[in-house]
Amino acid sequence: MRRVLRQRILKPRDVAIFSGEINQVIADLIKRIYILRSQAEDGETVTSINDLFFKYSMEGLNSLSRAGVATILYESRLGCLENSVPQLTVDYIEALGLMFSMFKTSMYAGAIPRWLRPFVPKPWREFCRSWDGLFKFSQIHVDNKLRDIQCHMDRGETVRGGLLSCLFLSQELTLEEIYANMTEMLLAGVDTTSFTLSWAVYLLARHPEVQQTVYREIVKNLGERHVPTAADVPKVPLVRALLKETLRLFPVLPGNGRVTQEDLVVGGYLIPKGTQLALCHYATSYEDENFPRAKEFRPERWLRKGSLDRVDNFGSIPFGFGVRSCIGRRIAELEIHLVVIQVGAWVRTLAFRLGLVYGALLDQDLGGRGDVIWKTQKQELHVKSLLYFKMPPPTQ
Ligand code: HEM
Repeated sequence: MRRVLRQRILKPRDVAIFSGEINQVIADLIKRIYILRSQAEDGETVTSINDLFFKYSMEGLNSLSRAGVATILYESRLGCLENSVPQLTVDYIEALGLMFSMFKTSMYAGAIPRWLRPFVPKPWREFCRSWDGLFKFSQIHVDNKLRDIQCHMDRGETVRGGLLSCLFLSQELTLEEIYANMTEMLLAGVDTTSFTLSWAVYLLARHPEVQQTVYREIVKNLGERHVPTAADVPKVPLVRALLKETLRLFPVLPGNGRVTQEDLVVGGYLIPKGTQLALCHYATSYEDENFPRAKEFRPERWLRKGSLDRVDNFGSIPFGFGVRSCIGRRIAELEIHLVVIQVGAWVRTLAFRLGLVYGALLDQDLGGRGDVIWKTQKQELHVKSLLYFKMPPPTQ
């Protein structure tokens, strides 16, 4: 899968072509925010921001997997951000929800020896049920698209498509492998992106001075109502820095693992071949040695001063590193950069002020370490759902 998709999505310039599709989803997201605000009791508070971003990421990613195939028969978006979400999409979101809600129980399923399963059947049963549901849905979705593609090919038409067409046309993967990879891509790409976006918004809300600086940079360099493309992203380095700093403070995946392929000596320690190594992102991200004043939110630490002064820092590698690093990194970055710029640019002077509903809950320190994050996940979700967008009325 990596080999097939390598040329399509591994570099920023490869994913630049998706800007148009992503911007359409952002336009829907902004519309949705206004609708939700108008329905709110106080006329301005939008709760469940993370849910909104989840739908944004899902819609965005889905449009990518079919980008370019839009010219083919019956192409339609998932409708995640519509007032009335289509049933098929509701089913899909539910299937994903089921998988995530069962994740904690089912993640132990693999550790239970086969002979023990009849005595402790629940984890394995639930594990299979959630994955079967997702695969089934993915299969229906993929089959529909592949039928469309096949129709075009049968008519001798050239098929130019997104990732799904690319996987199909390469003929390097079996159909089963395509189902599996599309399911994995959606699973790996939706909540990772939406949680990161939620944290970025949360951090901006807690640091209005940073918010203003980001806003000013967007307006100065791109204008107020500019719909950006990937080419505009380098013109707003603070937006890029914001994402890096957000992922440093709140890496979605708390850890990464590798098994050594040969004997290694690291820092004077011999690590034999075959050892399972775990890297804890929180430990390295919060190390003052790697990041001075590491606990502070300071996006400007990522700004480059001249081409020689690179600030790549291996203390924070939220997308992993090397041949098995995140394949969706450039897509996620583009989705996040474009939405941050758009929300900032679209809503004029005071508008990019994301407010916080202050309450006892917010006074508590959220903690930055992985274990705290896992333990307090429910509470954090609650905190995030209290974030709200403070925006002026839309201008015609
Ligand atoms: C902010 C968003 C995201 C973060 C922080 C993230 C993070 C990661 C990390 C840490 C890994 C493991 C890398 C390693 O072991 O070195 C990974 C793998 C992966 N990610 Fe992402 N990811 C994000 C978004 C996405 C998106 C949007 C997609 C799909 C379009 C995606 C698809 C994948 C896949 C397929 C793998 C497995 C790659 C392999 O094993 O070869 N991710 N991601």
